[in-house]
Amino acid sequence: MKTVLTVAGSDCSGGAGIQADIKTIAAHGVYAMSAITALTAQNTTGVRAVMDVTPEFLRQQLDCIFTDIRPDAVKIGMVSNANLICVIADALREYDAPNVVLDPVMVSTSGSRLLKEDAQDAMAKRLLPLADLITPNIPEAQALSGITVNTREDMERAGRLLAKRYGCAVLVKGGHQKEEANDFLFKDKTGRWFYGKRIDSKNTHGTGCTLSSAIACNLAKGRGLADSIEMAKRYLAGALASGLDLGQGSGPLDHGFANSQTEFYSD
Ligand SMILES: Nc1ncnc2c1ncn2[C@@H]1O[C@H](COP(=O)(O)OP(=O)(O)OP(=O)(O)O)[C@@H](O)[C@H]1O
Ligand SMILES: Cc1ncc(COP(=O)(O)O)c(N)n1
Repeated sequence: MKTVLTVAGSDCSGGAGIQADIKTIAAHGVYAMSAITALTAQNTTGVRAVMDVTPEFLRQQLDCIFTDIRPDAVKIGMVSNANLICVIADALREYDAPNVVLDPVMVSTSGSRLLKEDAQDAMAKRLLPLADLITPNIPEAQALSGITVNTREDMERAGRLLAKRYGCAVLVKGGHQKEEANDFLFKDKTGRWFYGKRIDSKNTHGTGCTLSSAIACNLAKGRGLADSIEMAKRYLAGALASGLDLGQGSGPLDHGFANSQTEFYSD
């Protein structure tokens, strides 16, 4: 069985972060492991509190994982402070982690900052250069590149600039566009668009977490990057289109929409 590690924050309401990642990884038939960077008290309406783990405790989690069950891919999500970022960077290097997919989570859908302002620099300097793929949304691409991103051409320019600056592949996600859900990949000096039909739903909590975890699963299975993104976008569209409607705000996706072996359980 292939294995994927998610290094991210816990979302107690289950829609984003570690919980979304583990549901996604399990739905892909891959063994999920987690190193938790922070506990958040949040739900579909917003984030109430964040409690970071200590750097020492994060390091212990990473050591336990890498010295025992080696991950075939690593997904990194919310990491809110510079000390934790440095711990992850050191461990990725020391253990020569494969297939690192980094979602540079900065602000939640509900508008709360999940990355401290002074930690953005540490993320850019220490973590981004270690990633194989980074998956910024439009505001994150703008913050990291310094380019104002409105149009498709802006997404292409930001992707190209970030790929050159950090030496990794870059997927600029277009979920924040009004009419489309198209994402732009720039890798090895070549750009490519992944087109997605926009699904009309307010329940988009955790789309970024889900997409990056699904990509990590596909890479862990040995698929190429473009294939991995294509399949992950299809999985995300299915989880969004299934129409789950929970909570009073921006609700979660149905990560198990494709589970078909119902002989093991019943409603
Ligand atoms: N309404 C939608 N219909 C179809 N695809 C969508 C929709 N919203 C987002 N996506 C897709 O979901 C993925 C995540 O994109 P998005 O830009 O929303 O990331 P994000 O802002 O990091 O997510 P999050 O809401 O978890 O922070 C992308 O592939 C995007 O194209
Ligand atoms: C622990 C954690 N990680 C990531 C997100 C971003 O997801 P979203 O933008 O959908 O709120 C979140 N809200 N919480």
